[in-house]
Amino acid sequence: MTDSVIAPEIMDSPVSSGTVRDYVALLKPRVMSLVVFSGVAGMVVAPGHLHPVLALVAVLCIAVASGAAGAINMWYDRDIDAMMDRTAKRPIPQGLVPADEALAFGIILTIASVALMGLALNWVAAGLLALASGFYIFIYTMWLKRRTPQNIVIGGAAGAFPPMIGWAAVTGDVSLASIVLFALIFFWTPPHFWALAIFRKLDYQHAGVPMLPVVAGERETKKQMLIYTLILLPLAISPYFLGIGGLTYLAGSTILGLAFVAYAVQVLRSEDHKPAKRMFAFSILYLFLLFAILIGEHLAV
Ligand code: HEM
Ligand SMILES: CC(C)=CCC/C(C)=C/CC/C(C)=C/COP(=O)(O)OP(=O)(O)O
Repeated sequence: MTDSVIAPEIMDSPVSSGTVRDYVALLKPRVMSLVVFSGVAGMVVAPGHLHPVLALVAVLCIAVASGAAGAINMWYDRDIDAMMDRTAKRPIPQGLVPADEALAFGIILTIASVALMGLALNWVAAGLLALASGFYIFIYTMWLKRRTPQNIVIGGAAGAFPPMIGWAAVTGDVSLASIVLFALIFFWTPPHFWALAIFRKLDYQHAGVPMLPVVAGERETKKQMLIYTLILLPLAISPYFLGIGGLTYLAGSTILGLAFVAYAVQVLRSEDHKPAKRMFAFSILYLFLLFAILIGEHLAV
C-alpha cells in the first residue's frame, strides 16, 4: 500500500464506527494470546490458590489491559503504521475506526481493567498492570520508539510484566521467582523483535523508525541477538534452581535455549532473510513451550 491511498482526513475524523472485527483488531489479539499465556504461567507457579472465578477475572484483566495498550499504540502510531506494509491494513490507517474512537476505547478499557484487578484481586497486581500499560504507551510508544534503537530493549520491559502480574494476583507481592520470569521475557524480547526487524527493515526505514537493523546494520543486530540468546540460556534454566520448575522444565529449557542460540548463529552466518524469519517464528514457539512446560508441571502435581 502506498501513502497516497490513506487520506489524512479519514484517519482523524469520526466518519464511521468500525465493526466488532475492527475493534478486535485494535487489541492485537495474537500478541495478546502469548501475553495472557505468560500471565497464566505466573499465576500457576505462584504459591497459593485463587478461586477459579477470581483467576478468570485476573486473566481477563491482563488480556483487556494488553489489548487496550495495543489500541492506544495504534492510535499514536497511526502515521507510521500507514507507511509500513505490515501495518498499513490496520483499522485506523484504513479509515475503518476513527483515531479518537480508538483512543477512547483504549483509555476506557485500560481504566476498567486496572480498576477491576484492584477491586477483585489486589492493588499490587493492579499497580503492576498499570505500570505495564504505562511502560508500553508512554515509555516505548511515545518516548523511545521513534528516538533510539534501544527502544525495544528498554520498552520491552512492558511485555515482561505479565508473569509478574499473574504472580502478584495470587500472592499480592513480588518475589525473586517473579522477577526471574520478568527477566526471562525481558532478555527474550530483543532477539524476538530484531529477527522481525531484520526482514522488515525497509518498512522501518521508510517510516523513519530507528530500529537497530536500520541504524546499526544487520550484522551488528545479529551479533546483539546472539548475545541476548546466550544470556537467556542460563536465565531460562534458573526457575529450576529456584524451585518453580521441575526436571522436565530443566531439560526443556536447556533444549529450547540451545535451539534459540543455534537459530541466532544461523542468522549471524547467513546473508539472506530466511533464517531471521524462521527465528522470529521460533521465538514465539520458544516462549510458548517454556511456559507450557512450567504450567504443565504445576498442573500435573
Ligand atoms: C517491546 C517488546 C516487543 C516488540 C517491539 C514486539 C514486536 C512485535 C512485532 C512488530 C510483531 C509483528 C506483529 C504483526 O505483524 O502484527 C510481533 C509479533 C508477535 N509478538 Fe511481539 N513484540 C514485543 C514483545 C512481545 C511479548 C512480550 C510477547 C508475548 C509474551 C509478544 C508476542 C508476540 C506474538 C505472539 C507475535 C505474533 C503475532 C502474529 O502471529 O502476528 N511480543 N511482535
Ligand atoms: C498491559 C500489558 C499487560 C501490557 C503488555 C504490553 C505488550 C502487549 C507488550 C508487547 C509489546 C509489543 C507487542 C510491541 C509491539 O511493538 P510495536 O507496537 O512497535 O509493534 P507494531 O509495529 O506491530 O505496532
